[in-house]
Amino acid sequence: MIDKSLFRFPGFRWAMGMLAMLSLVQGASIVAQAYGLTRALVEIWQRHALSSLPLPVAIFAVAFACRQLCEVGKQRVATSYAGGVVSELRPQAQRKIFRLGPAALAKRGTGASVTMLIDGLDQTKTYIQTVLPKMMDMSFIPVIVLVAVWSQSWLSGLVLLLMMPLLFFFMAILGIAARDKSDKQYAEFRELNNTFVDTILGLPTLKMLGVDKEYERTVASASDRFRKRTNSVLRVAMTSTFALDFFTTLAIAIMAVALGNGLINGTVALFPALLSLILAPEYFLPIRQFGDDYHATLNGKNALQDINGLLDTPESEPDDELDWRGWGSDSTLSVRGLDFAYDAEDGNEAHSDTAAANQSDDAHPALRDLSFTLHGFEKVAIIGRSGAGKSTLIDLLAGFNIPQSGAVELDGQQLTQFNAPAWQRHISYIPQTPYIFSGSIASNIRFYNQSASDSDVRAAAEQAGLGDWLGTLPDGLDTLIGEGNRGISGGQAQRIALARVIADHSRSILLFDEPTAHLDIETEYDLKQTLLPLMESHLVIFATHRLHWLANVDKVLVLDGGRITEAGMPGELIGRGGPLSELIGELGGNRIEGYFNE
Ligand SMILES: Nc1ncnc2c1ncn2[C@@H]1O[C@H](COP(=O)(O)OP(=O)(O)OP(=O)(O)O)[C@@H](O)[C@H]1O
Repeated sequence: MIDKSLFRFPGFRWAMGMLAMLSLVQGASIVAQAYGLTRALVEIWQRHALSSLPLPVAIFAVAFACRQLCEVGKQRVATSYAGGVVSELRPQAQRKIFRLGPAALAKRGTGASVTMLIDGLDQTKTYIQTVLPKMMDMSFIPVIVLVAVWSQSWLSGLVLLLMMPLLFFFMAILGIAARDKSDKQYAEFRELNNTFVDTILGLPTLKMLGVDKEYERTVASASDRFRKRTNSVLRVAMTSTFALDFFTTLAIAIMAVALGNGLINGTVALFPALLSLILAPEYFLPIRQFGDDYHATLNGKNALQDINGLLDTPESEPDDELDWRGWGSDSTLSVRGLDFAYDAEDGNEAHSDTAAANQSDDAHPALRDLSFTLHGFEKVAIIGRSGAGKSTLIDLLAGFNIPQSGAVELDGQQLTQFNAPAWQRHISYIPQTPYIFSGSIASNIRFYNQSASDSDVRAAAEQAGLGDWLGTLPDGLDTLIGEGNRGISGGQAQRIALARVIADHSRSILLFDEPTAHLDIETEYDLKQTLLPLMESHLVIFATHRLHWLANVDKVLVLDGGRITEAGMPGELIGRGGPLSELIGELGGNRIEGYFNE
């Protein structure tokens, strides 16, 4: 019932200790409260003097107050512990998502990941703060009440004792059914979130293609499936509440009949009979409350397991040992026999420690036996058909994809992968759609170099060709862009990404993944004029379909099916009839000679 992962959080023992103590005090208060009430009722029934009432009434009042204070105390302890757990989990989950990188995020789904980090953590908090006090109540209060009832009427005690296993039996049966339904409901919830977020992100395209209504129906049908799942969980929840209420009422009724008979026959006195009857509902109350809340908290338990699943996703430790000052004109990177496969099982990169497992049928080899050497400020194009492995290679060089095998040597030092912070600190990455966050243009340009001065930012913006556009904006560099702010064009986004690289003077490795794929020819040409001088003092690795870039690079790696089929200087390879020439023919690059003559 309690997720075992909670044991490892600091403060768990303290919280459980406090909750146990408060439950014990509350159990004693419940008995004292019932005692005061019963004593007062019996005094009135037996028409004793009024002076006999103040003591039992005072006992009742003090016990009642103590019971309520214990309740408040338990809530505070549980809420503070739950808050502590969630505030520890939140940054851990965020950091993990960052470390796992784009492949893991793509597999999990953006919608589900966002929901997990916001709603999932809130549900986890509700689960912890509800389930812990209820567990403690269930462990202690029925025992205290049972002892009190047994001491007054063994027969009543026996009825209560016998009824408990029956209740647990029904709870377990319905709990298993609820668990199964709740798991399915949670899976549906994740699917709904992903469908919804994907549809929202793709809305401009969907509208343009006139298929937005169709997707509206897809979202509607996903939410309808979720509604049905929720209803089926609620049905089980109601059935279990009904079963618990039915059996507890039955037990109390049996007790009442037995005690009533005893009273009529004179075999039972009024005080023990009344005390047992008043205490009987208190005996069942903790288990009924646990049953009521159990279904409501299942989502929280699922969310916690989801978060734990994310945190337990294997990742290779970053190579903190690498002592490397950065890329220079004499630097060399040598890669030998590198293999990488996407793992279908969890969608994350297959990791070196599970290398053998990755050769299973589930693994999708995306890069095979890659060997190449990069030197100084070379410009290297990675060319290949769609799906050849270009982006996978760029992600691997950025340290997101971890190779299963192969050797990497960087300036004489051995590496097994590229997620070494010393390497990553020197990389700038420009994808097809650069990441523009919500904030001013200036803060977006300071992405790599937070301490860039205003004049540096302005100069970088000018150099990246943003000057004319900024001149038309009333707030210039302070204009807010990104989510919820002013929209910008694909070309402007690429220029901001370039300005980031210009404003930073410490990163000398540029990774480009089709940076101009979405741009029209004129914008691409403009951007190219800005890019070319920037490329001079950098090692540039450039994945592209656009063949005109071949005229500006020193080396080309031709990828096909994850293998390098040809490598060398473009001028030497073109026209040789090899894989590059074949590809140029396929991509309609007959004018390639023209580019070289430009
Ligand atoms: N997250 C993933 N999980 C499983 N397989 C993947 C994943 N990402 C890519 N692949 C597969 O790996 C192979 C290489 O994909 P990659 O995106 O690197 O190709 P690409 O050359 O960049 O293609 P494009 O030019 O279309 O962008 C493809 O077969 C693709 O289906």
